[in-house]
Amino acid sequence: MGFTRRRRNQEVALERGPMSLFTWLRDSFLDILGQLGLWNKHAKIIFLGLDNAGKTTLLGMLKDDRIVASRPTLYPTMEEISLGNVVFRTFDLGGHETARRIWRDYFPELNGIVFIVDAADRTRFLEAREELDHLLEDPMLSGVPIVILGNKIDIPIAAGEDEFRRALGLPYHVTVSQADLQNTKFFAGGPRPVQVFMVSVLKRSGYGEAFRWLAALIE
Ligand SMILES: Nc1nc2c(ncn2[C@@H]2O[C@H](COP(=O)(O)OP(=O)(O)OP(=O)(O)O)[C@@H](O)[C@H]2O)c(=O)[nH]1
Ligand SMILES: [Mg+2]
Repeated sequence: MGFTRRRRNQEVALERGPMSLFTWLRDSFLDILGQLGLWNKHAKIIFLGLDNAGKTTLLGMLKDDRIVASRPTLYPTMEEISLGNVVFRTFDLGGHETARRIWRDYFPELNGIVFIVDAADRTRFLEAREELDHLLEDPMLSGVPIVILGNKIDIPIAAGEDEFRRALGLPYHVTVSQADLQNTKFFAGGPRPVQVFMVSVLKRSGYGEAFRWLAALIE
């Protein structure tokens, strides 16, 4: 079901009263989880990234189909929503040592990391890469799938995928495609579950595919 239709159904539900509103809420989150491939999953997923990458905006898109008028999230930086049995939490990286300690406490039960980068801000690619490298090197995270979103591709000057991958140190051969996931050999000690997706959260494009990739790795 499209976002517009969902909005119309929300209006109808509001007119019809509490029971109908309840039904709409239930159907609505099942609908969003369905689009993300997560409707039947139990999962904890965290969104990490530098400030201004688009974490809060993405969380808002999952919560509702509106664009949250977001302002920088204030320290300590953590936001959370639950849809069905899936919990999404955001944490900011970069310069927030305490925030890093907080989200590390969350590691043991983690099913996936969504690492968001502003693909239009080349001045911060190096900083983003350093944060990503910390994640990739962390022994506690060795089995946790990592989705890297190159966000804001609606901005004309944004990096294309080849440039983005080079800047982040993620050539094609180190990442795992949806097709690779279908290959059973992958599960027998194959490459690390990391993949890059170029997206525009603002235009609602690209991240559905990214979540479906992640969902394929969650029991
Ligand atoms: N053009 C464009 N702007 C975006 C996109 N996604 C987010 N933004 C904008 O980028 C800015 C930062 O987005 P946030 O969602 O607040 O970023 P954040 O990662 O939560 O940042 P902090 O809370 O500061 O750590 C906002 O002005 C968003 O509207 C996108 O896909 N395209
Ligand atoms: Mg934020």
